[in-house]
Amino acid sequence: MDLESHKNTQVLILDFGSQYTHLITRRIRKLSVFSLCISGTSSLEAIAEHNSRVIILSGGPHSVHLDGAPWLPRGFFEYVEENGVFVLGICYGLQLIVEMLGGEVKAAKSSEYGRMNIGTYEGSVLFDKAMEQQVWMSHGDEVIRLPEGFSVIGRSKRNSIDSLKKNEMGTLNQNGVDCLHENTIAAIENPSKRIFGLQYHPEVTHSPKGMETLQYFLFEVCKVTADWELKDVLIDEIKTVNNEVGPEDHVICALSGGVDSTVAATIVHEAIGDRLHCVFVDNGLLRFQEKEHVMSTFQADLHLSVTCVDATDRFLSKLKGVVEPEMKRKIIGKEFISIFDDFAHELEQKLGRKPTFLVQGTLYPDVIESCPPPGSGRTHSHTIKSHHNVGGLPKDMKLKLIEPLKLLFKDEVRELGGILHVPQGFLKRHPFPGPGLAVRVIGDVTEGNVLDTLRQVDHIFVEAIKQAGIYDSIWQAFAVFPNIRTVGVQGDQRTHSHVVALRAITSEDGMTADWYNFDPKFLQYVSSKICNEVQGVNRVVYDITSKPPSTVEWE
Ligand SMILES: Nc1ncnc2c1ncn2[C@@H]1O[C@H](COP(=O)(O)OP(=O)(O)OP(=O)(O)O)[C@@H](O)[C@H]1O
Ligand SMILES: O=c1[nH]c(=O)c2[nH+]cn([C@@H]3O[C@H](COP(=O)(O)O)[C@@H](O)[C@H]3O)c2[nH]1
Ligand SMILES: NC(=O)CC[C@H](N)C(=O)O
Ligand SMILES: [Mg+2]
Repeated sequence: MDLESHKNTQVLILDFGSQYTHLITRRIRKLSVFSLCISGTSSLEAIAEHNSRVIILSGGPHSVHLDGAPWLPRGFFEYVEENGVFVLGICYGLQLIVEMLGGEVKAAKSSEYGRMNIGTYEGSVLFDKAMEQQVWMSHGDEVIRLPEGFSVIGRSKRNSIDSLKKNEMGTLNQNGVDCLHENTIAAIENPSKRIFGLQYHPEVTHSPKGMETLQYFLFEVCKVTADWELKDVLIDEIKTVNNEVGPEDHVICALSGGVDSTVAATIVHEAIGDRLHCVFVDNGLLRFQEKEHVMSTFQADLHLSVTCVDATDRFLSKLKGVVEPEMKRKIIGKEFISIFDDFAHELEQKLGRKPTFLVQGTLYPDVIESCPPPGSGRTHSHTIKSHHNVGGLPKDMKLKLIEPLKLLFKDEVRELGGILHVPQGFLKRHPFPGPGLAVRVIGDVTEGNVLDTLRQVDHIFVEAIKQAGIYDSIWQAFAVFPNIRTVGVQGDQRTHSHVVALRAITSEDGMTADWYNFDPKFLQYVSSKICNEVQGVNRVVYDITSKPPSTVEWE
């Protein structure tokens, strides 16, 4: 499906740069309601084009009362009123509603970050009953005066929840004055205008009742219908590819052996059959025996035509002496495209017609975390790193992109692969980044035999995980070469050798992650196997950082 021009976006999310915006989209799609996210400062026409029943305003890093804060387009509130659209502001979104409609927001005396308790009021439309619940907060500003027509329907509990007595709430509801100032406004509503606001983040799992609230809001308050299924993507996407690609056109697919490109290739193959030509690139940055393994499983399990291009020298010569992570990523992205152009040229000699399209297995998180392309809706957040297939692409690229999974998350892609009968061996594979070991060796990847050392360590670690039967409970596991020497003692001799790091994470979509809690005996076994078998390594460390604050890959 061309998700971006999908006209049945029941829930449109306007993004103001929160790190959690993608989660709102995911949560709502999980409820079988199609949702899409566009920039918070989109024009009114761009917003209206989606004809959505509900618009959610995300959180964001800005302060609504300071200059330069992103604002909704002029006429937004008139548009929603005239069209009967429901609006829910989350955090910055709530503050924006208040500020734009004549209320007041200011920097709070004390911020609320992390777990908080709130009390919700009886008789509100958004919360059907009064209760105390735990929520996740992340704000430094607070609402001190409500716009006309709004009432407070929940407050955070800084002191004792007993101070939130029902009769005191009643007074607040009517005049909107903050007489219980130690208890920040946590939720507001103006049901006759269909506008609601939550100061906390219902989309994160640390707000245990958040999903329930979103569900109640969508189905009971907004009367949205659950009419979206993942398999719709498949049908629409096949249609889109058929419309875009002419009946004589040939298409190249960059196939890595990973989940995303395998599913993307399978979708395009359904649409255009043998006019799809897959290319697998050995960039010299692959894992132990990866080329052999991937090529043999392609042949055995997938009925696709795949050509393997050995481009080790091309990549490694360009990476010589390069240590800056973003530079590595850009060089690799550019080289991939140059190889695809060459492959298109070779096919032209063979077929008498040049392929004009390139299929990539790009996912929504790749887009979110790379340079935000226009229209992606990520105009207010920071670039974390350039994924080789998005931010790392050269500007003068000749091939046109087909990215059927561009707005999907990994678990959605795995589910889609299941519908397409892609073998489980492909679907369960841990993700492996296109820039490969280059983002796992800190510093110059061409120095000495760092790549080989890393391959051996990684192989020992991942094989041990498979043998222990825990591969499927881990989202991704790999080794890193930090390029640091430490002193050791091996066979009574002093050594000054390398330290290697192991990383294993659990995650839903790679956007946030936690480190995997191995049995210490497992770590002990892997550590001694690595030091005994891999020359030049005398120390093994385990990375115990979540994302955030770290990212999954070290570069
Ligand atoms: N070695 C490779 N040869 C050809 N294309 C590649 C290679 N590595 C990556 N790509 C392209 O870059 C895209 C993004 O890579 P990415 O690693 O995110 O996805 P994937 O490899 O398909 O799946 P996974 O995330 O499970 O590894 C791939 O979908 C594929 O189109
Ligand atoms: O194809 C890719 N090209 C890239 O440039 C790239 N960078 C990171 N990753 C993978 O994305 C997920 C999140 O990783 P980070 O937290 O390091 O951004 C993890 O699964 C990473 O392995 C990439 N995949
Ligand atoms: N998470 C948010 O949306 C924060 C909103 C605003 N920046 C604040 O600190 O209050
Ligand atoms: Mg990959």
